[in-house]
Amino acid sequence: MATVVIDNGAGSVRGGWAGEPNPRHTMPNCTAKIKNQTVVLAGDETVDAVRDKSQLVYQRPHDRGYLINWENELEVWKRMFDASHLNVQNPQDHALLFTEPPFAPIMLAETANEVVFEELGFTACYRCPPAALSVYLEQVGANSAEVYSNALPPADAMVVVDMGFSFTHVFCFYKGRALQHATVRLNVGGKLLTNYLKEVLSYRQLNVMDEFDLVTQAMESTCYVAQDFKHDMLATRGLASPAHGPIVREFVLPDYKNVLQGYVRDPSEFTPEQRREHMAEDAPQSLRLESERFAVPELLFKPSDIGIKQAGVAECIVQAIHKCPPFLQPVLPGNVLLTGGCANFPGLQERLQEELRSLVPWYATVRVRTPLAPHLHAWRGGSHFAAGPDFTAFAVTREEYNEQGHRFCRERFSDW
Ligand SMILES: Nc1ncnc2c1ncn2[C@@H]1O[C@H](COP(=O)(O)OP(=O)(O)OP(=O)(O)O)[C@@H](O)[C@H]1O
Repeated sequence: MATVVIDNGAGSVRGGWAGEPNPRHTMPNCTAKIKNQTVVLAGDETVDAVRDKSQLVYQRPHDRGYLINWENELEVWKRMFDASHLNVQNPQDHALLFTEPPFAPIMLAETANEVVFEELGFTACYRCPPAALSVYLEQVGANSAEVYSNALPPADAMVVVDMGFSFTHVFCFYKGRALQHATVRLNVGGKLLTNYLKEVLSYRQLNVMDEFDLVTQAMESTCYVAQDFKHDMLATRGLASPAHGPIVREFVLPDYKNVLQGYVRDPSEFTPEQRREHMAEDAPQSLRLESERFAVPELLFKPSDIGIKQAGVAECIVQAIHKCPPFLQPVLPGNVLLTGGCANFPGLQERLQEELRSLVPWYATVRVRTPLAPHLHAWRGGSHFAAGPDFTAFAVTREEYNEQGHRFCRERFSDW
């Protein structure tokens, strides 16, 4: 019986089969309606249906990180399970592993059980937060060159920082199990960062408030984490020499006639001819990104910059470590793993390493690591987990659910 593995993120869904190295399909976890039309598009249909994304009105199944709209989610899953994707014709013939945010309210968890066992009818199911699957991947020795550029032997104590779409969570694990009371949540994720960039750009340059996808693309392709925020700020004003070449970047906006996709260019590398084209009246519109490039990801370190009364990610890691038993506290900073899409920001790992170093005792080793594809780490862990005997031991079967109900599921699924 093949097991379907779904990393059901608030931003995107990754789906595939247990035992495979990578998810087969990744699609936005949303539905959308084209303005003034009634057709509902789901998942990857929203990517290709119209060129101009500002014509779409999106609806997401997740709100503040939690899955609250199953009707909407099923539209996306239906797409993922259809013949052109995973081709899950009859869920009764399969087991399901999927991810959910940690500490979901009981009502939401019970709805998820009903949908999976009663509505879809999967034979067995297990669900847990993505970080637990990332740790599984570490424990089974996924330190292969495919996953890391700097492989290390698996360690017993580990901190996982999952930087996703809705939030950043810090988890502490010991021997593969989460110390759940030591979980810390930071209300900053990719969605907030994109929204912040959207506001800054709309205030300073061009109204892009309806262009979430374009601004996300601009953020992913230009933003980085500054190693020294003040220095980079001075460099944008020409008062210091930039550490890594010119800071200014231009994100050329699509006009859907000549330019179909937004792209980045470095104005300092313009040839005279390109400069002339750039000044021409009919040149495509572009967004100029300077301090925004590093001020946006800086919110992960200083959420108070926009009034979020929370500590930055480095302090959150220290807070989580302080909630662990004393014998683990000196070793946890030596094994910090960054996962989730926002862990792709260049410079993040180095900056976090520096900040953590200054926050933990001198005798503690500090080592922060990022897999080569941090956004795929959880799915890959899930694929390993679902293909092995551990899945059978942890999963709840449909019979067990029918006989013992939600309480049984709660006991099993809270053990990660
Ligand atoms: N190369 C990149 N640089 C910076 N940010 C990125 C990059 N790639 C993806 N992201 C951001 O990561 C976020 C999505 O991360 P991820 O896919 O881990 O979240 P998710 O699984 O959909 O949601 P969650 O884990 O919160 O439920 C998005 O906001 C996206 O903009």
